[in-house]
Amino acid sequence: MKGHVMAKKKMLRALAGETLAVPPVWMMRQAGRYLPEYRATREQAGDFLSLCYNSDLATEVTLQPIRRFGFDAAILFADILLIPQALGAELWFVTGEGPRLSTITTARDFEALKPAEVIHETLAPIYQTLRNLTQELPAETTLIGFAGAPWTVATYMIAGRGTPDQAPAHALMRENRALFRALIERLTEATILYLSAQVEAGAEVIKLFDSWAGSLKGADFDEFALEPCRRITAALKERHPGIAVIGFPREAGERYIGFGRATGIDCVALDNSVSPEWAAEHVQRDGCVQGNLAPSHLVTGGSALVEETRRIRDAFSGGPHVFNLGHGITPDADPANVQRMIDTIRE
Ligand SMILES: Cc1c2[nH]c(c1CCC(=O)O)Cc1[nH]c(c(CCC(=O)O)c1C)Cc1[nH]c(c(CCC(=O)O)c1C)Cc1[nH]c(c(C)c1CCC(=O)O)C2
Repeated sequence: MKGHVMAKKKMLRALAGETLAVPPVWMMRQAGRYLPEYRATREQAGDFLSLCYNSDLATEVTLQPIRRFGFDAAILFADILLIPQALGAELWFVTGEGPRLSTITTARDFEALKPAEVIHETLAPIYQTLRNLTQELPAETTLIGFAGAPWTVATYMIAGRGTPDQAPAHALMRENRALFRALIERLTEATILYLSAQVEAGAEVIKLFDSWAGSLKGADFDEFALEPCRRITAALKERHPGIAVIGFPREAGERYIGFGRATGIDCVALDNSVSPEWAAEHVQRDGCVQGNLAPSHLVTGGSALVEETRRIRDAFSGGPHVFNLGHGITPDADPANVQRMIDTIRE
């Protein structure tokens, strides 16, 4: 496009606050097991972590859903648990069950962690994946980098695995608040360094996944979900003026209200437990929102998929909106339903 003024990408326009006739669309976990081409590349890589650290194959799986569906944004293929690994925690994935980590429950466990500054040694291949993608993505596709928010990552580090109610993390927060705070602080520092390096490698938007924010209430939500998001956003914007940040305090419920203003993020991502009409009135009034189709519609399809897609598109049509799911697409989703969702958004 040399010699021409390139029109700003659709995703970046929405994040800058523009109301578009057709919203940009992408999906959480869009590179994943519901796609046969992902399963083939994953097989080639061996296991999931090997795929994350193989820049060529991670680039390939990031591109697969873009080729197939023409999404407006590509999200880096990696995982939120690479940060604990880069800090020295052991990490492995048990097939059919999910992640396992060495646990952090005592001051000794915490002191064995590495300082935030050394994470780049482990995470260099992730930055290479982003550099590859800047060369290979279509000109109109926005490149998203990401990290887990400190609270969500801490819940896995403390329990050593995913937990339905994050009880071990809540217990440590009550029983040894100083240790818990130190862990959140280390993760906040590491996340700033990690995301900053992602922007330098070519990420145009950053998303912070706080998947378990909904289990924090009252002052704990302020201290451990809102404040880390605010600090990370401020640090990124200071280092990289103009970088857009999407926050996802999943299942925050009424705490979605004002979250964008309080943290300085550019877009609040919504899960599907809130209605789009409610969110349009209470959250989108402050700026861009992303969401929030229930992933189950991509399994069941039919007229309900089309009706819900239209409902969400129409509810958010009065302001800036990025169409997405309320959570990651599941392995049993039908790719034909993804195409139907996109056709409905763009009809
Ligand atoms: C909690 C969490 C994790 N990872 C992530 C979160 C936060 C968002 C959420 O709540 O889903 C985020 C994540 N995980 C992955 C991405 C890549 C980008 C994307 O496509 O959105 C992102 C942004 C790839 C992945 N991360 C994982 C897969 C499946 C790996 C495989 O191929 O077997 C993918 C594509 C594995 C993973 N990684 C994690 C779990 C719990 C699991 C196992 C669950 C499962 O098997 O689906 C930790």
